[in-house]
Amino acid sequence: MTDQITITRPDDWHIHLRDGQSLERSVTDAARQFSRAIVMPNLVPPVITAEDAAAYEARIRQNIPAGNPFQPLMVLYLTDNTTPEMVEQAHAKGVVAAKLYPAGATTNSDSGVTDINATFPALEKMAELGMKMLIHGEVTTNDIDIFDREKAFIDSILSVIVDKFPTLKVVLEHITTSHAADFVRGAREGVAATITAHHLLYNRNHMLVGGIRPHYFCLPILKRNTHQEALIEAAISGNPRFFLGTDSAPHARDKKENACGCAGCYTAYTAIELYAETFERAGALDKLQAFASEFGPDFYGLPRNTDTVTLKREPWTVPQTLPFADTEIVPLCAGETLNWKLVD
Ligand SMILES: NC(=O)N[C@@H](CC(=O)O)C(=O)O
Ligand SMILES: [Zn+2]
Ligand SMILES: [Zn+2]
Repeated sequence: MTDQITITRPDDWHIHLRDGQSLERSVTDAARQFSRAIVMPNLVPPVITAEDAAAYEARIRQNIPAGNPFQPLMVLYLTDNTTPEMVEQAHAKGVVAAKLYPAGATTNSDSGVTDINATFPALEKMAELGMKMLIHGEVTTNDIDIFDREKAFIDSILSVIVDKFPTLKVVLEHITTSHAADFVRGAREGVAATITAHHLLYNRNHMLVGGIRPHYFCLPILKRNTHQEALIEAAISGNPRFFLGTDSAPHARDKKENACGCAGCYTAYTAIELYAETFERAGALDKLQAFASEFGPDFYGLPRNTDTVTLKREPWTVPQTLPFADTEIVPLCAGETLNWKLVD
């Protein structure tokens, strides 16, 4: 049995760091394990312009522990009013991607896109500049069941975008279904997906059997076990279209343990350990490095990291809560024992 693994330092290709006082916790946790992170722009108000992104990046940088080379990669939030000029300005300032949130699909998506056609001039410009398009892939119409929203989005919107902009690099974020894995596997070149640790570890039974567990509630929502199995298969397949994106999303404990609880799981504190856990269970620890540290930078056209992280087989218990701004947060797997521990 392997008792220690050393891999190229991973990057997180989808994380929520939030803002203000939240940054101390979220940035410290991310920077402890990841070298770079694609920082989601769904603040209130969202990151809509190049100036917003630059100002947000500066606030993040103030919270990076001294001497840590962590690099936030900034993302623009697409709205119905994002112009090609705004895309151009953001690209010139080093913004690497723009994010499509269908309006109302998830946390802080109220300013998101209401009409996909409105984004086409911006998408055209992104394709030209090599800026990536990141997508929360769910439709939002009330007649579509929440468990079917990812598939409906792929069929009605994603397939259209991918065909209409053949050179646009597209990431379908936090995939949750076999449909999504199949679509990405079979799509044209330049289409990829991120997979979270929680969608690899859990299915909807974990969230709903024996009581409702709000800390497993995220969007897109956990699906049935056959979908979980399809995601594990994709993650360990060695197919470079699938790579790590935690979607770690901090919500204060009282916002999760609530009659109308927020969507999002906090995994930044334990992220690489959770992925190691999943890969080991699937008998594929040898595939972790490529998924966590190689396929992401390759897709983004960035160099792979040159330093490493080491994980030891050393059972440890995840704390019940973590301090978070002036309140607390419940990390995923709180109170549970994990087998792998990141060596600091
Ligand atoms: N995943 C979630 O359930 N929540 C995310 C938003 C998102 O990534 O959809 C958040 O910002 O809290
Ligand atoms: Zn999302
Ligand atoms: Zn997210």
